[in-house]
Amino acid sequence: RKVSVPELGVETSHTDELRSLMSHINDWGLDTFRIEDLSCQRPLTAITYKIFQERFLLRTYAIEPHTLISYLLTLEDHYQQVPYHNKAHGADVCQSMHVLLNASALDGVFTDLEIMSAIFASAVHDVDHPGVTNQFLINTRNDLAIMYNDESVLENHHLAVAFKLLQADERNIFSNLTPKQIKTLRKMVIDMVLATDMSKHMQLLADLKTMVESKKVTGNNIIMLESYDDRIQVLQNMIHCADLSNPTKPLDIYIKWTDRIMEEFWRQGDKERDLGLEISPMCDRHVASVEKHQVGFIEFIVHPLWETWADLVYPDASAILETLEQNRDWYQARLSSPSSSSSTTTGNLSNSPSNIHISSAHH
Ligand SMILES: COc1ccc(C2=NN(C(C)C)C(=O)[C@@H]3CC=CC[C@H]23)cc1C#CC(=O)NCc1ccccc1
Ligand SMILES: [Mg+2]
Ligand SMILES: [Zn+2]
Repeated sequence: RKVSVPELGVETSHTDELRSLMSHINDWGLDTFRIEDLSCQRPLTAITYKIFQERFLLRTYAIEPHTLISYLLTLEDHYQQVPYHNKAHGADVCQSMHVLLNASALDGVFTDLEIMSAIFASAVHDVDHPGVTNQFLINTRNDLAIMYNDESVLENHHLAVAFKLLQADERNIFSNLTPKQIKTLRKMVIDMVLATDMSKHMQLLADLKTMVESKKVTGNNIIMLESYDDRIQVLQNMIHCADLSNPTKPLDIYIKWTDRIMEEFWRQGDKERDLGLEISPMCDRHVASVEKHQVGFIEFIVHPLWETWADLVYPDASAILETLEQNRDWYQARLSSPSSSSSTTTGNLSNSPSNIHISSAHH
């Protein structure tokens, strides 16, 4: 039974504009916010559908277009309306992962199944995120923390929701995979999404550094990955890089992501204040320490990871690392220049970060 689907996977009156934006699906810095608007609030469906087509995954795995659309629309509807960890973030990490997979140092390294697993894992990696941290769920004895015994609570939940949605026949995009392929895909998706738990960051980075030191490449500088452990380690670091890619994007896009995560952190802080709990770091909206934290986030977490990734795939991620360092310098400059100190110390400025950024726009 032929079921027709819209050309771009979503119903929109901005078809021409959306089509032309989608032609940049392979570019770093694609404006996910514009795609959110042009796709009529369906960025995750539009972006993931385009990537599956771009990589011929529907043909390779005999996936019906309407089944893929049905899964993606339902997945997208299960992302919560929270400031940061919403469907736009899922779409952004998915598209970032797609670009990272195109590194020439990884040319021909991963199989179609591994690539589909990576794209799928990225699209689902934060589904049904409640906009609070694992620690908050543990501290408030949330049902999710009880369910997952305080271990990677959110990440386990994202995985369970993603796979549950596959159980309906009209959404089962993997119905034509062999049992062995499904087993392999499921294991890789679980390993990748669990790796997005920030509590695994230091171990992931340490292992990546070890791999870079002992990097083996072919004649034309293609990385050689023999074991499953090596292959999944690279994919885990890749989804982790995609999840921490906001500071490596064009500054105007990066600032929008920062505004969103801050609002999400501050709403958690509001809940902690109301519950009489200690307010978590970065979560107190009455403490305007944006720049200091943002530089700390880049200095101690994002830059060390991206510097190591850029080593692994040298020279493919050099331009990305360059943008990250420019953005870090921009934030650093705001820390020292007199105008920013006035905006962060005077209480009268409302703490919304956009005000702070506007003041910098005068420079
Ligand atoms: C785009 O900015 C970000 C984007 C994401 C995150 C994440 N943080 N964490 C951990 C490190 C706390 C997560 O576990 C999240 C879940 C998984 C991956 C990373 C996520 C932090 C920032 C930031 C900042 C940052 O310091 N702004 C300055 C700031 C100042 C005051 C108030 C809030 C923020
Ligand atoms: Mg997450
Ligand atoms: Zn995420």
